[in-house]
Amino acid sequence: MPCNSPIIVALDLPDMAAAVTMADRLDPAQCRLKVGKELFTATGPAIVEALQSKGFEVFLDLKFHDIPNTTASAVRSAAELSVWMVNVHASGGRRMMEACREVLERRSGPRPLLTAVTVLTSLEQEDLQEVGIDIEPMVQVQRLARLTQDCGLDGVVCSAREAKALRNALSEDFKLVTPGIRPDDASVDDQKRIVTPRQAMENGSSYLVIGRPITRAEDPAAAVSDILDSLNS
Ligand SMILES: O=c1ccn([C@@H]2O[C@H](COP(=O)(O)O)[C@@H](O)[C@H]2O)c(=O)[nH]1
Repeated sequence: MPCNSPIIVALDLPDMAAAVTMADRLDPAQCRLKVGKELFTATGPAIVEALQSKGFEVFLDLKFHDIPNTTASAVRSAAELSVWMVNVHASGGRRMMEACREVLERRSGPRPLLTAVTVLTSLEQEDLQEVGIDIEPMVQVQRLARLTQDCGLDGVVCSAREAKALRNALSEDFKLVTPGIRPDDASVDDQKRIVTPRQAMENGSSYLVIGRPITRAEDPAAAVSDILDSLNS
């Protein structure tokens, strides 16, 4: 059954056992799951299959960033795992993103959503300056999001702080996938550009990526329900 919830739980966990135990505490009707670099490096594709067999749609968040041929081939391999979403870094540029879109268009059958990371939510203006980008995150995000839409991808990963501006500038169905989500009482951790779940939805986020506030909660399912309730209150 397709999931209607905007919540994507980031399973930043060390191994198959920890991830499966967490998945068993969650409900595929209430959230999708995100497999990132730590878990995928530890388990390989087996984790994707294990989560799908429990009814979850999986966002494979490996943020590919390489030359066009290498990145497009990685995206094709991800599609072969029947993941719901896969992503690349928008700063890989136009030719890279177009190659990724084209490789998916050439495949028959269902295609994953293809999104591109703009500016990581752990970065703020000083961090950008240090790597030679002398503009505010908002400006860089808008630039990369326009490029991503122009390359025909389905959406971007950005902070919900930028979501309102992007919603006004980009097409209605362009997906805004927003990590850096923190309920009011949650620890900020290493995130910088944070937004509450409710504010993120009000700003126009399509999906809320939430890791530690759920996976480190005493009752992860209750944490998901509380966040969903906060969106409707
Ligand atoms: O800009 C980005 C892109 C990806 N992420 C990922 O989202 C989760 C967030 O986890 P929290 O525990 O809620 O901070 C994590 O897997 C990141 O790799 C991001 O945070 N920012």
